Amino acid sequence: MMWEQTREGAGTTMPGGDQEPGSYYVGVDVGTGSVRAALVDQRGIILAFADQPINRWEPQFNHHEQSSEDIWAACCVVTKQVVQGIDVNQIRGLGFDATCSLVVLDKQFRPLPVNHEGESHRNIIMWLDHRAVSQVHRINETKHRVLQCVGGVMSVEMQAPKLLWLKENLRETCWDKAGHFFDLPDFLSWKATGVTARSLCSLVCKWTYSAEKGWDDSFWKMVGLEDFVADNYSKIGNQMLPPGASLGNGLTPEAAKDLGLPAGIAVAASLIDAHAGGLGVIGADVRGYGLACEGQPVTSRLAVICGTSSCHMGISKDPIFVPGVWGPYFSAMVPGFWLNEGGQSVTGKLIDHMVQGHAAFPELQAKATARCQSVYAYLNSHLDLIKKARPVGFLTVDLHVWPDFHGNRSPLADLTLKGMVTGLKLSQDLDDLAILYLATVQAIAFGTRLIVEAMEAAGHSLSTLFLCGGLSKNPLFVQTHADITGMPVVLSQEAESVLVGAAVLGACASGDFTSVQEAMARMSKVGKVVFPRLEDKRYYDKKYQVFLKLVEHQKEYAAIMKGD
Ligand SMILES: Nc1ncnc2c1ncn2[C@@H]1O[C@H](COP(=O)(O)OP(=O)(O)O)[C@@H](O)[C@H]1O
Ligand SMILES: O=C(CO)[C@H](O)[C@H](O)COP(=O)(O)O
Repeated sequence: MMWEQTREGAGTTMPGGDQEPGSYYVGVDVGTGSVRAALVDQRGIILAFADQPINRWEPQFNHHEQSSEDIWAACCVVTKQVVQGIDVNQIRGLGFDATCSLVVLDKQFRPLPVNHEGESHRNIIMWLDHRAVSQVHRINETKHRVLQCVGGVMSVEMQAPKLLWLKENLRETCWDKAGHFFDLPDFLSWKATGVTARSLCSLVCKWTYSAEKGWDDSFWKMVGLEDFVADNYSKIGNQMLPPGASLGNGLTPEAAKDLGLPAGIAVAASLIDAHAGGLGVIGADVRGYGLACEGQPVTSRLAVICGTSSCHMGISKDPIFVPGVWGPYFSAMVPGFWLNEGGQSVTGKLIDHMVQGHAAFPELQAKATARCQSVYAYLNSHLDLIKKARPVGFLTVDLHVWPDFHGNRSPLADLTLKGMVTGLKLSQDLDDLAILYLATVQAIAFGTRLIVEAMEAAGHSLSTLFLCGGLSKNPLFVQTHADITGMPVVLSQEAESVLVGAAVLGACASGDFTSVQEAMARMSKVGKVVFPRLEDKRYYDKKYQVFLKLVEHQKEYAAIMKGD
């Protein structure tokens, strides 16, 4: 855990200080790899931060599982850490966000196994799990109207195919015994309050619920999940609340003891992690930074949340249908606005995969450790050493990567796509590793450019990227996104701005702010702006042409192999 220094002119109480008491909020963010918590004040300043890794199991290729009990235990550890040393009565609200993973509990709220091994502690099918390929094909073949709101094609990462997989594969050990299917963010708010109401965010974005029309019975009947209709959706949610709404009577005494917080404090209806990141960044006051979006509506801002995956969150006043991009979802992130969510299923995970799988990785690790640096900081400085007189990006003139090692989420919405690398040589030294890493970072940024172009072609008008998540701490990743999209990138004052988004929820639930918009505007702040290097545009435009050719060729190869 780290405590931040008191900032000049802050004027409110710092933990353990003896100034005038302030109001604090606790945000808890459950990512793919770890659980984080922060103690946040009314200006959105993070006063304390803690994190803890979480267990993951991959019992078979494309099966990814977690444990809801493990995750709750980790939430308790990090929350207790961030509130140490303050008067907990100053904490006014608690907000959770989490990955959109599927939690399964029985009728007595005990974990049920989502695996053939019958391991009941592994009761979460993670968002990146691709076990339900056959189920999602059948769902997409129905061409049901609800698919219009997920870009025309449902993703294997959404909940309906996973539920169908459980029904078809684990009927006795899981499906028949199940009493509650939760999205992970809703599981956490239930655990904290005992309230089973779901957040509109999770149900609208991952479960086909419509904020305006409710559940569509015909969809569930058509795909073979009519069971939910018959029991009035009690297992998947028949009471919904907007994100940030206060749940029940707040924190239960039992959860309060677990978390080290006072019973009864306000707990907010949750958000999916990417959406919390969006709230944490897009409402910032941008005056004085020379940004085009200063004079434009908030709809010109695209929040990009870059962790294990990347999510591209764009809002609009009217619904916009973007082929291959999820949404439009009403009020699923910012109340009153429609949301489109583009995404790349693996980004941080892809960079880790490329770097860790290279023959020179042990050498890299040893050298980075000797310098007390992360491997990424070491690679970035190594690239600077070998670039000579040219810009770093030009090192990949003959090395190109297509990044869909886990299928394409947006805008091609094709889970069968695979990764590609062209330009390999026999050498396997640190220079090669660094250049492959660079080409991977560039490929991810080209993927963002493709998503931005699809959103703009459908009616969005975007001028500025707002990046957050673990990858936004990598200066090479940030500059490359600016250079390749041609847009400035805004980074928040708080590097952990997803947690500021979670705290915005807690602040709303406490009643200290009248709306999510007001809390966002007060609590999200610009830290740094990175402008594109326009002189490199021609080079990146050429590489983008190659990027587009890669996928075209991949489809041609697949067609050749399918032919007689
Ligand atoms: N300081 C850093 N520099 C470079 N990359 C980083 C840094 N911190 C985290 N990352 C990358 O970000 C990814 C994880 O981001 P994070 O937001 O923590 O993920 P998640 O929310 O999915 O758990 C990892 O792939 C990691 O390599
Ligand atoms: O689908 C998503 C959001 O809608 C995210 O990709 C998923 O929740 C995982 O997030 P992260 O990569 O930050 O762990």
